[in-house]
Amino acid sequence: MIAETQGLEKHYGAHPALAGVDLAVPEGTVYGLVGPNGAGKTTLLAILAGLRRPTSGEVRLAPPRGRIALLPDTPQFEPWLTGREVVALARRLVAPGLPAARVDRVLADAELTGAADRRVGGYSRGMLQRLGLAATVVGEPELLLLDEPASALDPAGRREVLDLIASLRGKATVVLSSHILADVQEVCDTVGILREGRLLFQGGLHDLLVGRAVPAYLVRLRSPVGRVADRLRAEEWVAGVDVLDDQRLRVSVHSLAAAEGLLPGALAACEARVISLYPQAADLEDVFLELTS
Ligand SMILES: Nc1ncnc2c1ncn2[C@@H]1O[C@H](COP(=O)(O)OP(=O)(O)OP(=O)(O)O)[C@@H](O)[C@H]1O
Repeated sequence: MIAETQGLEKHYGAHPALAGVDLAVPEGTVYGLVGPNGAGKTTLLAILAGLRRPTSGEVRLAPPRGRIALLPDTPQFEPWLTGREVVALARRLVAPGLPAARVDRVLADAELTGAADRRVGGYSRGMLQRLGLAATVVGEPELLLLDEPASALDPAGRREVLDLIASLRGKATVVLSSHILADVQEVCDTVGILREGRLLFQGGLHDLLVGRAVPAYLVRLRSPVGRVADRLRAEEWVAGVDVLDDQRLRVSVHSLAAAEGLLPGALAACEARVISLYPQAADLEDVFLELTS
C-alpha cells in the first residue's frame, strides 16, 4: 500500500468528521473517494497531505512528504502570473532538480501550450483546473491527492480533466474525491465510499459492482412490448420487467450469465422482432444508493 490509515478520527470540536477510517490505497491505482457533501473527503485528503492533524489514529505513507502533492478543489493562483510562470514556480519549489523543459511538457499534456503566456486571471475554470493539475504533476509526485478535480466544471471541461487524470495511470498513484459517481466509475479502478466519516466500502470498482445492483437487459423490439413483457414475467429466471416505452423493456434477471442462454430463446418463443439486446452493467450510482440508504 502506498497510503494507509488506521482508526483515523478527526473531530472539529465535538463534531466527528472522520470516525475511524481504515484507508488502504494500493500503489499504482486511481482511487476514487466518493461520498455526499460533508462525508469527510476533504478532511481525509488534507490529513494525507499533512495539512491537518488527525485527532487520533495512524497514517502511513510510503513516499516522502515531498513526493506527495495535493490539488485543492478550487486552486488559487496569482492572477497576474502567466500559466507558464505558475508551473515554472511550482517546479522550482518542489523539484528544482528536474529539467526546466518539464514545464513545457506538462503544459502541453494539459493542453495549455497556446494559453501558456496569458495571465491566469483570464483563464476559464476548466483551464485553471488543468493548470492546477499541471502544477501538481510537474514535480513528478508519487502520490497525487485531487480534491473534487472535475466537479465544478461543465461537461467539456470535466471530460478534459478526466482524460488528463486517466493519462496519469501507471505514472503515479492518484486519490481523487468526487460526488459525481459517473466520473469515478469512468476513471477509477479502486473505490472508497465514505459517509458520515466512515468507509462503507473499499475495494475494486469491479468487486463493488458485481453482484450488488440487480443485473438487467435492455431489450428493444419492433413488435408490441406488452405481450412480451407478460410472457417474460412468467419465467422464473426473470426478476422483473419494466416497460420503458412502446419499444423498450428493461428485463431484470437474477444472473446475466443464465439470461444470456435463456433470453434469446424466450424472445423467439413470443415471436418478438428484436432490434437490439444489451446487458446493462450495474451502475455505481445504484450501488451507492443501495449502500448509503
Ligand atoms: N474547519 C472545520 N471546522 C469545523 N467543521 C468542519 C471543518 N471542516 C470540515 N468540517 C465539517 O466536517 C465534516 C466533513 O467535512 P469535509 O469538508 O471533510 O467533507 P467533504 O466530504 O469534503 O464535503 P464536501 O463535498 O462538501 O466538500 C462536515 O460536517 C463539515 O461541516
